[in-house]
Amino acid sequence: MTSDKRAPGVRISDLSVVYRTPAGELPAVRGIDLELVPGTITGVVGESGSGKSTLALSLLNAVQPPGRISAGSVEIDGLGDVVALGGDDLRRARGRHVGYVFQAAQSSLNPLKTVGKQLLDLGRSHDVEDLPGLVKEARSLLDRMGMDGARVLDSHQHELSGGMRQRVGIMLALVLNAHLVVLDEPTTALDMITQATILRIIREVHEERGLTTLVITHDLGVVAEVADRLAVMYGGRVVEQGPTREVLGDPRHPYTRGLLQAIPRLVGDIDEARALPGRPPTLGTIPADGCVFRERCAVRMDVCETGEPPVLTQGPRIVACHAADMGPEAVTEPAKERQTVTAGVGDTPTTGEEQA
Ligand SMILES: Nc1ncnc2c1ncn2[C@@H]1O[C@H](COP(=O)(O)OP(=O)(O)OP(=O)(O)O)[C@@H](O)[C@H]1O
Repeated sequence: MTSDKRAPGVRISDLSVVYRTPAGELPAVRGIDLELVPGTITGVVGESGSGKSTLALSLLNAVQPPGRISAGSVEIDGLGDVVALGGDDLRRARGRHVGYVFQAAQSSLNPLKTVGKQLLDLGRSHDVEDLPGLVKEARSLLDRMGMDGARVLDSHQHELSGGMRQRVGIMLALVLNAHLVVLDEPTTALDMITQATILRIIREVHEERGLTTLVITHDLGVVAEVADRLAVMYGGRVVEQGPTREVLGDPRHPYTRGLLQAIPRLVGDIDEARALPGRPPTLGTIPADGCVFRERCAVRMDVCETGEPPVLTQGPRIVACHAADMGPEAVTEPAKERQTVTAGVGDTPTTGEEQA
């Protein structure tokens, strides 16, 4: 973590984003509260379709039709609520204040122009007066990331490997000197060694430049490697968040537990790896009421069908789960097993199953 004062804080409050579909407007992201602490790297992790990219786009008020931010605010220090920004203010904010590496960094470069030409386009669109200075900065960032900067600037996309394109994407996000940087799947499709190199670079540049960084990924290994704090998304909701080490070391939401148990290299023994049963919901199948995770939950109770999970603040951690409200065993053992174990214990909280 850095104490650099330029790193902005970000407060996402009660954010909801809907997409228009034949079945009406459906929420892809709902009621999200998340704070990006200045100078930290926050990881957002979740399966495909959980709403990660939609959340990331909201940070730039860049959700495109048929989507729209339907509620909430995104307060960025020095910028205000970006949800309320429009036109030129918004254009200036993107790039200058918020650097963004798109999920498809592999293909977001223009195949017809050299990287250097695209860099100049970026500079002009942000009214950069010192274009030679911008090129110098880009070159030194690329050199910094272990490449021959001058040569990369002279190259077209097809002349660069996947790992090099990812680094070019990171350079483009940093070169305008933004202090809030959003990286959407920065290491997808890279081999393990290149992935490790890129994560190390992200961490180093983050610290050197004093950034606030958001990393979006489906890979818990990536957040374990790079993030100070972690938010776990499922079905458009943040179900658990807190310091990465604490969340991964002692997961309190059944979904986080399931994700961890599905990864052999994090739990150690390959025999113990158990894939989460079922599939994540799509926009049309996310339950409108109750817990969005209940269909796949090992500790599901009756109350999860209809009751909005309580959002519990436990020290630096936040978890949204009915079972987590009932103590640690409730998240690890199915309600029926708990019933037999806890039968006769007077002060045991009543579960939904027991009421039934
Ligand atoms: N343009 C769109 N029109 C309709 N639905 C969309 C659109 N973009 C995203 N969605 C839906 O919104 C939900 C969230 O998508 P989003 O891309 O934010 O998830 P994600 O977690 O980033 O997944 P992935 O890692 O696969 O990109 C998904 O159900 C997706 O199908």
